[in-house]
Amino acid sequence: MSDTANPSGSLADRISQPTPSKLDGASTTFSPSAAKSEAKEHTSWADEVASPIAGDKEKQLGGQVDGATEPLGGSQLHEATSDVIVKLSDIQGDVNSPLHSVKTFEELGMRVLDLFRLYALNFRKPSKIQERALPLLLGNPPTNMIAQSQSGTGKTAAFVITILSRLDYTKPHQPQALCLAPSRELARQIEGVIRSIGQFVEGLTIQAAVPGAVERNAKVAAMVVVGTPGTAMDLIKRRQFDTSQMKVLCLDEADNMLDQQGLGDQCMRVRQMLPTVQQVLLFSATFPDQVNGYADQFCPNANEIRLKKDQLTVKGITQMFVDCPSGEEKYDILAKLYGLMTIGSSIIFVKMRKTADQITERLQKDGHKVVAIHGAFEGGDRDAILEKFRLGEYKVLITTNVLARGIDVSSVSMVINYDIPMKGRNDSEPDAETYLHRIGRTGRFGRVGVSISFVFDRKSFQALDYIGKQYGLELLKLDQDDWDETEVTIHRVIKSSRAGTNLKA
Ligand SMILES: Nc1ncnc2c1ncn2[C@@H]1O[C@H](COP(=O)(O)OP(=O)(O)OP(=O)(O)O)[C@@H](O)[C@H]1O
Repeated sequence: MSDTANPSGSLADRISQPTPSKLDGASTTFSPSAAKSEAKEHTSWADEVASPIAGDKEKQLGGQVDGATEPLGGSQLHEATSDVIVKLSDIQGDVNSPLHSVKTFEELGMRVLDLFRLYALNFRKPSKIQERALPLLLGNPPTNMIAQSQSGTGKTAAFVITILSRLDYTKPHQPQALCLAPSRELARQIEGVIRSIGQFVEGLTIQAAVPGAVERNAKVAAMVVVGTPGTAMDLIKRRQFDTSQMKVLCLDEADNMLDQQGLGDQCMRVRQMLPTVQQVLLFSATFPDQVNGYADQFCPNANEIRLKKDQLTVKGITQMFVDCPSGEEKYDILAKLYGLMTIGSSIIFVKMRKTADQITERLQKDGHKVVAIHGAFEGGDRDAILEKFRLGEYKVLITTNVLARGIDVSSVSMVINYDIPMKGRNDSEPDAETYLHRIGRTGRFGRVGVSISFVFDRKSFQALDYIGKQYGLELLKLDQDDWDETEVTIHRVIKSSRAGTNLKA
C-alpha cells in the first residue's frame, strides 16, 4: 500500500500518501438542561442526611427546563439557555476545552504523522492531549510519559501513533510493542484503533493477547500486541511470546492497571519480563494520589501531563441523580426510564453480576429489549454482544465495572449508575474514579449525554455526595414524584445528545 518503492524499516517510509478527505462541519444541538423549581418537602435520604443538598438548600430538577437548580455539592448553578448550536470546531476553539488545540495536525510538524491518514478517520484537529503529548511522545531519545486527560478526549490515538512510530517495519513477526488494558473489550477496541490507523502503514502486524485469542503452543508473531495483563503474562511464561526485542510498553487505564489490590502485581511482573523496553507510557483519565508513587516507579523519569481534580469531567455530560424511596423501587424507576434509554443507546452499571442478570431478566420479562455483559460470560459472547451494541442492534446494555473504562461507543447518550460505585473492604469507600469512568462512556469527544445515579439509603447518598465533593460536580436532582416533568427534562438533554451522534470532528 506504500507509495515508496523500497520501504525501509522506519514508519516515515511506510505511510501511504494521504488523500485529504473533505470534512463536513457537522454540528450538535447542545441544551444544558437545568430547571429552576421551588424547594419542596420531600422525605428522602437527601433530606435526612446533613449535606449541601439537604434541608432548605435543596432544590429539585423538575420540568421547567429553563431555570436553574441547586447541584449536589452546592457548587455553580447550571445556567439555563435556549438551545444553542455548538459545532465541534467551536468547541475545539475554546481554550478551556480539553478538545482545544491551537494547531492542526500538520503544524504538529512531524513527518511521522504525515497527516497519518487521520483525515480518513474524520479528525480535523488534535485534541489538547494529542497536541501536548505527541511532540513529547515522538521525541528522540524516547522518553517515558504519564498522561492524563478527560474521558473521550482522544488518548488512544496519541499512544497508538507513538507505538507505530517506534517499530522496525523490517521485522513483521517480532513483537516490539505491548499495549495492555484492563478488559478484553478495551484491548479489542484498542486493537481496532491500531488496525484503523495502521491500515495506511505498510507491513504493520497486530495481534491480540486476550483469553482465547492465541492457541496453545502457537507463537505471538506480530509487531504490536494488545492484550490483558494476565493473558500476556501467561503467554510470556509459556514462551509463546518473545519479548526480547520489546521497545514500547503502554498501559491504558494505567491507574487501574497499577492498582495494587488488583492488576498491579501482574503488570509489574510483565514489566520485569521486558528488559529492553525504551519507552513506557501510562495513560488514564484519573491518577488518584495513592497510585502515583507506584506509577513513578513503573514509569521513571517520565514527562507528565496532569489534570487538577476540578478539571476531570467533560462539560457535555449532564449529571443527575434520583433519590429512590427504597432499594426495591430502584427497579421500578429503572423500568420507567426505559423509553428514554432507547432514544440513543444506554449503559446501566451495577455492582454484581447477579444483579445484572436479575434486572436483565426482569426488564426482558416486562417486554424491554436489553442485554447484559459481565465477567461470567464466555469471551466470544462478550465480543459479539458488544459488537451488536456498537452497531445499535442492542440499545440498552447492563453491565458491571468490567465495561466502566475506555469503551468508546459514540451513540451512548445515557449512563445509569444503578449502584453507586464503591471500593475497599466490604465496599466501605465510594469509588470516585470508577464513577468518572462510568459516566465518561457518554459525552465522547464533544458530544453531550446524561448520567443518572440512583441513591436509596444513607450509604448510597453519602457516597454520591462524597464523589460530588471530590470533583466539585454539579449533580442535579431528578424529581421522581413528578415523573412527567422529569421525563421532559431528560428527554430534552438526550435529544440534543442524539443530534450529536453524527458529529464529525
Ligand atoms: N482529534 C480528534 N478529532 C476528532 N475525534 C477524535 C480525535 N481524536 C480522537 N477522536 C475520537 O474521540 C473518541 C474518543 O477517543 P478515545 O477513545 O481515544 O478517548 P479516551 O481519551 O481514550 O477516553 P477514555 O478515557 O474514556 O478511555 C473516539 O471515537 C476517537 O475516534
